[in-house]
Amino acid sequence: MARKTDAAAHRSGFACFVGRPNAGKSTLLNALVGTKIAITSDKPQTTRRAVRGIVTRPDAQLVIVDTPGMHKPRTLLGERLGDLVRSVWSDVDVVGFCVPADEKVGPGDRRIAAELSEQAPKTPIIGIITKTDKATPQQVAEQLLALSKVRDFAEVIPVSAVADSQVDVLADLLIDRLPVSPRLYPDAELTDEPMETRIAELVREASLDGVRDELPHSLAALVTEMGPREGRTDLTDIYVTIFVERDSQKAIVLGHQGSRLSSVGRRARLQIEELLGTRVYLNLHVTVAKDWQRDPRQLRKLGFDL
Ligand SMILES: Nc1nc2c(ncn2[C@@H]2O[C@H](COP(=O)(O)OP(=O)(O)OP(=O)(O)O)[C@@H](O)[C@H]2O)c(=O)[nH]1
Repeated sequence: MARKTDAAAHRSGFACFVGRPNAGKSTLLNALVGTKIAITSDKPQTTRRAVRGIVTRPDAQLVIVDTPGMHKPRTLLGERLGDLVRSVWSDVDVVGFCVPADEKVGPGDRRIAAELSEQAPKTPIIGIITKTDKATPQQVAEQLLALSKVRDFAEVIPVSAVADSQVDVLADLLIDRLPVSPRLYPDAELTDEPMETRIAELVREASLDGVRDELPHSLAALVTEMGPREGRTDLTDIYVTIFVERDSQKAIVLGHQGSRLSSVGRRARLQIEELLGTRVYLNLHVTVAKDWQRDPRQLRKLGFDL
């Protein structure tokens, strides 16, 4: 109640979204921030980093930490991501618990809820039904009921990031839970992710499109070199290495005579040009790093020293 009486105060703080892989967390973050920060895809476990999006309004600054989807760890990477997610939970002011409107609430959701209660017993949790554009109002109502049986929530809200429905209301609910505080970041900042990381993520996103089975999890991308072309301010040269775990995967990523890689490069380049505001020469190189997901040295090299 204190937050209502103190309406004039500026609030700043941290929020994160939890939920099964593919629940729509990254898309929701992008909708809230209003720009593309976390990459999204229809493959589960796309998110591997705690990317932050920053919503700055006259009355508040909401910093959203995007966490990987929770799943049973099968590799060293999986285990480290699990640890990362849990350390984020105890650090934020409010958690959004996401469940898609078009998938049954199940044991996976209950497991996350139980872990949340254990790791962050005092953090307020907002229940979020995502992707409401994919369900009927009746289904959404049933889903709200099913979700409220999973645990106690501070609030429960249905949203659609794609249809831009209730995203602003969700922002208000999250901001209501932040402490009174001045801004934590300068106004214009939308994320504190380094540019190289965002560029590598755009390349990884483009190369995920259309690949199947275990390949999405075997793909990683790293910017090895980046800078303005000599004597030019309107052209940036960027070299990115795409890592796969096996020769057979390299062949898939390259495609017939490199055709698939060229089209990945074209799509990624357009997005990178938009991000940097310059023209871009993008050089993609595919290399095999055997079983990198299980190798601590390789994980460190790829930036997963969590
Ligand atoms: N129709 C519809 N689709 C959505 C909505 N939000 C997300 N999606 C789709 O659901 C899929 C998964 O979305 P993500 O945002 O990547 O999900 P995530 O929870 O971040 O997934 P992980 O990174 O695997 O944890 C993508 O294909 C999105 O386009 C929505 O509001 N409506």
